[in-house]
Amino acid sequence: MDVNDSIIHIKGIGTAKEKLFNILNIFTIMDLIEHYPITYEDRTQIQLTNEVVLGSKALLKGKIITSPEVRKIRNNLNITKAIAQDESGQFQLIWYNTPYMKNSIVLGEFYYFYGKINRTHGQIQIEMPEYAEINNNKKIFGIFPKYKLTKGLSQNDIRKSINQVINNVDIDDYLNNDLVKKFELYELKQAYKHIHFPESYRQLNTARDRLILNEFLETQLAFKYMKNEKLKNSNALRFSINREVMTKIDRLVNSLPFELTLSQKNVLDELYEDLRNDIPINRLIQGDVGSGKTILAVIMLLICHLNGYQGVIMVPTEILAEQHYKYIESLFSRLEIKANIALMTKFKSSKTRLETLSKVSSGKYDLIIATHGVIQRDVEFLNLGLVITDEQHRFGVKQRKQLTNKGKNPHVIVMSATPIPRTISLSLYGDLDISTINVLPAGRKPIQTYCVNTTYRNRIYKFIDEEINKGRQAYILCPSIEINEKLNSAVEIYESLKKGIFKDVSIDILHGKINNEEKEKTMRLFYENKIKVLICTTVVEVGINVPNATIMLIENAERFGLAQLHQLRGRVGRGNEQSYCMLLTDNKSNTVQERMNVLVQSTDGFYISQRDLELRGPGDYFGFNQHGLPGFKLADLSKHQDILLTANNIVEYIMESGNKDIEFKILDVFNNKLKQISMN
Ligand SMILES: Nc1ncnc2c1ncn2[C@@H]1O[C@H](COP(=O)(O)OP(=O)(O)OP(=O)(O)O)[C@@H](O)[C@H]1O
Repeated sequence: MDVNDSIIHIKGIGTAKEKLFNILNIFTIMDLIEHYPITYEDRTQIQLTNEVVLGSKALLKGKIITSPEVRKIRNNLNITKAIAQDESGQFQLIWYNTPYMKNSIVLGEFYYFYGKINRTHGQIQIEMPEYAEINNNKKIFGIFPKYKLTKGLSQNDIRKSINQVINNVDIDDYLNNDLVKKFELYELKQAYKHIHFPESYRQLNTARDRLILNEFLETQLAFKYMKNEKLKNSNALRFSINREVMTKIDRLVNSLPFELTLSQKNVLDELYEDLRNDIPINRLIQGDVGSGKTILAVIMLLICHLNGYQGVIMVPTEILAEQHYKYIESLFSRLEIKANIALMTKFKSSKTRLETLSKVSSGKYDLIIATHGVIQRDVEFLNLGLVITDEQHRFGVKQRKQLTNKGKNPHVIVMSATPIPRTISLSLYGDLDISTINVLPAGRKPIQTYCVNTTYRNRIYKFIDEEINKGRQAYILCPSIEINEKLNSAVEIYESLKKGIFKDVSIDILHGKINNEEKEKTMRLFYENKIKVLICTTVVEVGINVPNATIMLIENAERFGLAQLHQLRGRVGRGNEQSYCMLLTDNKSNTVQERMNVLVQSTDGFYISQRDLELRGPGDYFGFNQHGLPGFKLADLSKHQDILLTANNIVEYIMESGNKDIEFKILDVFNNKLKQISMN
C-alpha cells in the first residue's frame, strides 16, 4: 500500500463513504494517517460503582445478577435491561432496540462495560454501554482515540480504516537510523502507529513528539534552504559605506540629543556587515517599545539615499507616517541633507495622488514615507534600493513581498516592536536574519503599572491633574469611539471631562473617524505640549512618540490583549521622567486578573509576549494564515518550544553533514504540503 493511494483501496470504504472522508479533507492514505485524534478516551482504569462521576464516561467491571429482559414500549421501541454488580454496588444496563443483547449477556458472568453514567430513581445506569468479556477485553480497555467526524461517519469507521492501513503501508522515514538513534526518536512508522493506538501515555507522548518534530523540521529546513538559495542567487545591490557616507552618518548621529545605545550600535554593525560583504540585507530588527528603532531606519534610509537609490518605509497608520515624515525632514534639513521626501498617506484628491506617483516613478522623490497604499499596483519606483516595513505583523509577508517586488532585489528591513519570543521568530521569520535591540536607552525608569476598578476613577483624575501641573501630559485611552452601552467611549469621556475636572485644562480627542487635517492638528498640538490630556482610541497604539507624556490611563482594559496593552503602555515611559499606566477594569474574572497581573509585574515585552502566547495561544495573532506556512497539525509554538529547538539542531546537523538526500526528501514533503495549501 502506498501513502499516496486513494482511500478507496481500503476495505470497507466505498464511493459513498469515500465522499464522507473527503469532507474531512481525507483523500489519500497519508491524509487518513495524518487525521490525528483530537483527544483520547482514558479507559485504563476500572472504576467502582460508588465512585463514578455522573454525566461522565466510566469503565466498570460487573457480574450480571438479573437476566437481561426485553420489553416492548411501543411499535418502534424496545428496551433491554439487566443489572450488574461490583464490589461497591449495583448498576443498571440499558440498551434500546438491541434485543439480541438478551442472548449476548449471560447471567452470572463478568463483563466490562463502558459508557456515560446517569442516575434514575437513585439507580446508577449506563445507557447503550460498549461491553467486552473479561478474557477478551482488547476492544474496550486502553487509550482510545477520538477523531473529528462528519455526519454519517462514526469513530469506529475511522478507527477501523486507520487500523487497517497502519501496519500495511510503506512509510519512508526521511530521518535515517543514525539520526533516529542520535536524537532518541521513534521511527516515523512507529510514531504514526502509536499516535492512533497508544498502549500507554508514554508511548503516546513519544509518538506525538516525533510527529511535532517533523512539522518543525520541514519548515525550518525549508527556511534555511530558501535563505541559502537567496544568498547564492541574488546579487546584492551595492550600497557603499565609504568615508564620505560615514562622515554624513556621523554628523547625523552627533546631531542627536542622545548617544546611541550599545545595542543600537550593534544592530547597525550587523547591517553594515551585510553591506560590506555584499549580502542582500534581509533583516528583522526587533526591539521593545521605545527602544529606539526609528533612528536606525533613518540611518539606513540615509545610506540608501547617498548611494543614489530610492528608499521607502511603510508604516501601519497615517499618524505614524506623519510623525516619521516630520522627524526625518527636520533631521535632514538641519544637516542640509538634500533629499526629496514624500509622504504617501491618504491623498486629498486623485490628482495630487497621480502627481505624487509620477514623481516617485520618475525618481524625483528620493525617500517615501507611506502607509499600505504604497503597495498598490500603479505605484512604481525608478530605482528602489531599500524597503523598510514597520510593525510587520500588521502587514504580513505577502504585502512585504508586494512592496519588495517593486524594485530589483532591494535590501529589506522589517521592524517589529512586538517582541516575539525567539522560538516564534525562528518559525515565522526564518527567512530573515534577526537583529535585536535588547536594552532601553539609559535613564528610562520602568513604568509603574496599576490595575484598579472604577471606584478609583476620581483619584486617578486627580493624579493626572497633579502630573499636568508638573508639566507632563496624559493619554486616556478608550476601547470605543462612540457612546456604547457596555464600554466607556472616547466621546463620552471627553464630553464629561472637559466640562468636569479638566475644564481648565487643554484637552482634546483623537480617533479614527476624525478627518485627517484635524487629526494632524491635534497630534501636532499634543507633540508641542499644547494639549495636556488626549482622549483617544487605539489610533495611538503603535509608534507614537511624545516623550513628555507620562500617564496612560486605559479604560476597559479587559478588552485588550496583553501584547496590545504592552504596546499602548509603551506610549509613555519614553523620556526620563517617571511614567505611570493605570489599567481600569471592573471585570473580576480570574483570566482577566491574571492578564492584568502580568502587566503590573513586568515591563519586559519579551516576557509579556511569551505569557500572552501561553494564555491565549498563537492563534491568528501572528497572522499564521497570512504567512502561508503549511499549517501545523500538532505543533503548537506556545507549548513545544523545546521540540522546535531540537528541530533546529537536527536541521543544522543535516545541513552541516552535507547529506543532500535527507535534505531533499524533507523539502519534497514541505513542497507537497505547500502545493496542497495553494490548492485548497
Ligand atoms: N540611544 C538613545 N538614548 C536616548 N533616547 C533615545 C535613544 N534612541 C532613541 N531614543 C529616543 O527614544 C524614543 C523612542 O524611540 P523610537 O521612537 O525610535 O522607539 P521605537 O523603538 O520605534 O518604539 P515603538 O516601537 O514604541 O515605536 C524617541 O524619543 C527617541 O528619540
